Amino acid sequence: MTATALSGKELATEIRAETAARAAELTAAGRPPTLAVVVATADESSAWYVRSIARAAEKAGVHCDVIDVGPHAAAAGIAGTLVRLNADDAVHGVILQTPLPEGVNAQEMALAIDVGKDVDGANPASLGRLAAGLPAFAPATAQAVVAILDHHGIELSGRPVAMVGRSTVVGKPAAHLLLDRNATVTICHSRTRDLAAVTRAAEVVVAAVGRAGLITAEYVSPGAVVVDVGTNPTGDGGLAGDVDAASVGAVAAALTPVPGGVGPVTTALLLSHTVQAAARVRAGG
Ligand SMILES: NC(=O)C1=CN([C@@H]2O[C@H](COP(=O)(O)OP(=O)(O)OC[C@H]3O[C@@H](n4cnc5c(N)ncnc54)[C@H](OP(=O)(O)O)[C@@H]3O)[C@@H](O)[C@H]2O)C=CC1
Ligand SMILES: Nc1nc(=O)c2c([nH]1)NC[C@@H]1CN(c3ccc(C(=O)N[C@@H](CCC(=O)O)C(=O)O)cc3)C=[N+]21
Repeated sequence: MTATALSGKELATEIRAETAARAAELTAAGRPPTLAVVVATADESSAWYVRSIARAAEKAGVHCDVIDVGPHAAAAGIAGTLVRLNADDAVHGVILQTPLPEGVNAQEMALAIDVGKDVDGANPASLGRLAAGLPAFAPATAQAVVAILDHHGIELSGRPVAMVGRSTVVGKPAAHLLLDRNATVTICHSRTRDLAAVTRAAEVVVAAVGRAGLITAEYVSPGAVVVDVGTNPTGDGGLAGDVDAASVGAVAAALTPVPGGVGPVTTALLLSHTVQAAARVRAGG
C-alpha cells in the first residue's frame, strides 16, 4: 500500500485567496490589516519563519511589522512592547516569536498579548477560552491540523485519535480542537508508556514532537491517517517531519507531506486570523 499524500498547498492557496480579498476590502475601507511580529532572538530557524510570514503577508496584502527587540531584551521590555502594540489601533494581530532570551518565560510574556489580537493563540487566556468553547484564536498550527483533515474529507467524529505531543503551541490546543470535533483523543508525550501501542490503536495519528523520523511503520496501523506537524531542520537546509514517510507511507492510508503539508496551512491561517481581527475591530466601530 502507498499512502495518499494529504497536501496542504491547495488549502493554503484557498485560504490566502480569501484572506487577500478581505484584506483588499479592509484596506479600501482605510483599515489595512496589520500583523506585528515581535522578535527577541537571533535564532536562525525563527528568522526563517519570520521571513516566510513576511513574504506570505506581502502576497496577501497584509502589512507585517517586524519589531526586533534584540536577543538580550529583558522581560519588562518585551512585555512593554506587547502592551504598546495592544494600544495601537493600527495593529490588529500580534505574535511573539520563540525562543526568548534566557530566563524569560514565553507563557508569562504571552499573557500581555490582548486576546483580540492574539492571532496565534499564544496567551494562556486564549487556550482557556478555546477549552471552554468561547471565541478565541486557536494557534494557527493546531487549527491547520484539523483544517487539512477537513479539506481532505477525513471524518473525525467518534474516531480514536492519538495526539503525540502536549505543547501549548500544538499538542494541547490541537487536542481541544479534535475533541470539539467529537474525536476520542489520547494525548501522548515523552513519558507515555508504550507509545507505539497507543498510536497503533488510533485511526488518526498526529505527530508534533520535534524528533525527525520518530514515527515509523511499527507505530501505525494499516489504513490509518497520519498528520505530520514536525519541521525539523536537516543538515542540508531542508526540513524533515516527525514521521518516517518512507516506512509509514507503506502502511498508512494517507499522510501529510513535509514540506507541503501542515506548514503552508499554518502561515495562511495566521494571516486569515489577522484579517478576522481587523474586521472585528471595524465591526466594533
Ligand atoms: N508546521 C508548523 O507550523 C509548526 C511546526 N512545529 C514543529 O512541530 C514539532 C513540535 O513542536 P512543539 O510542539 O513546539 O515542540 P515541543 O518541544 O514544545 O513539544 C514536543 C512534545 O513532544 C513530546 N515528546 C518529545 N519526545 C517524545 C518522544 N520520544 N515520545 C513521545 N513524545 C515526545 C514532548 O513531551 P513532554 O511534554 O513530556 O516533554 C512534548 O510534549 C517541532 O518539530 C516543531 O518544529 C511547531 C509549530 C508549528
Ligand atoms: N508559537 C509558534 N507558532 C508557530 O507556528 C511556530 C513556532 N512557534 N515555532 C516554530 C515553528 C515552525 N513553524 C513553521 C511554519 C510554517 C512552515 C512552512 O510553511 N514550511 C513550508 C516550507 C518548507 C521549506 O521551505 O522547506 C512547508 O512545510 O511546506 C514551517 C515551519 C511554525 N512554528
